[in-house]
Amino acid sequence: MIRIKGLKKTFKLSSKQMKSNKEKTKYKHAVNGIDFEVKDNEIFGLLGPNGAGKTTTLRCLATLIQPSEGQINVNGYDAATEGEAVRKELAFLTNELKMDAHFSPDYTARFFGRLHGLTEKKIEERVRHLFDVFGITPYQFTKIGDLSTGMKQKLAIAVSLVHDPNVIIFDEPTNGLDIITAKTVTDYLGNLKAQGKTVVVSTHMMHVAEKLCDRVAIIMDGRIKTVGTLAEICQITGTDNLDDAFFKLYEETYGDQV
Ligand SMILES: Nc1ncnc2c1ncn2[C@@H]1O[C@H](COP(=O)(O)OP(=O)(O)OP(=O)(O)O)[C@@H](O)[C@H]1O
Repeated sequence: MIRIKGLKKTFKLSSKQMKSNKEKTKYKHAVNGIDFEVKDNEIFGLLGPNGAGKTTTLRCLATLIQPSEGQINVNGYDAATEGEAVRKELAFLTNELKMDAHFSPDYTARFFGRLHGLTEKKIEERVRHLFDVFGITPYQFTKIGDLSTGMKQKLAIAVSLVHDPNVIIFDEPTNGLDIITAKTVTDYLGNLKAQGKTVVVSTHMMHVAEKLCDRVAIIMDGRIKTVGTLAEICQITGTDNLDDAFFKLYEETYGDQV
């Protein structure tokens, strides 16, 4: 269970950043007062355009950065005061995790298992399971540098999940993945939900939110514009599909600055 209340994150920009981001002020309110809850057994999506504040929200949730304001609670642990307990509960997944090219998948996954303090028996069980799910077993002793991009991405995901976390946070789960790998990943997220886990994903792709998520928060300009099931979002926005709901909210937020 995740509870986020009044989350704000403001970045101080350098003059170079102000210029390249075309910002007029020194402070960027990346996230500007966000509240939401995610239950166990649920896949919750943060859907928004580029720069809306999705990654910043997820990075605060994963305790990778400190919020400027607000409270985050993960399975009863406060992210500000019990960061280590929060980190034990969760996995922050991104397809961009870098791994040492000289090591094998087997070595890398076991190394991370030990880092999480798992017993050798548990490591064996988890590595077998995850390598089977993601089709890594035939390549378990191949140097990571010699693996295909898709296989490296699947390995990054398997490694992030080695400690069997209760909460899975996934920034853009299918970005950069080929269609088969993307399906393996989304099917597995469904599987995690069925095991009672809490899953939060960010995406800017409507069909990912539509297919994968039980509830979605549409986030724009650092704020949640609406939250609910697809049916609820359509009802609130007076539309009959997520695309139309999204574009209606986009126009309301950004006007004609497309
Ligand atoms: N470290 C940082 N320093 C300055 N500005 C930042 C920083 N991180 C994010 N921002 C700005 O905050 C805003 C929100 O960024 P964020 O990455 O959270 O958006 P996003 O919804 O994940 O977008 P995308 O889909 O493009 O990844 C953007 O305007 C971004 O430029």
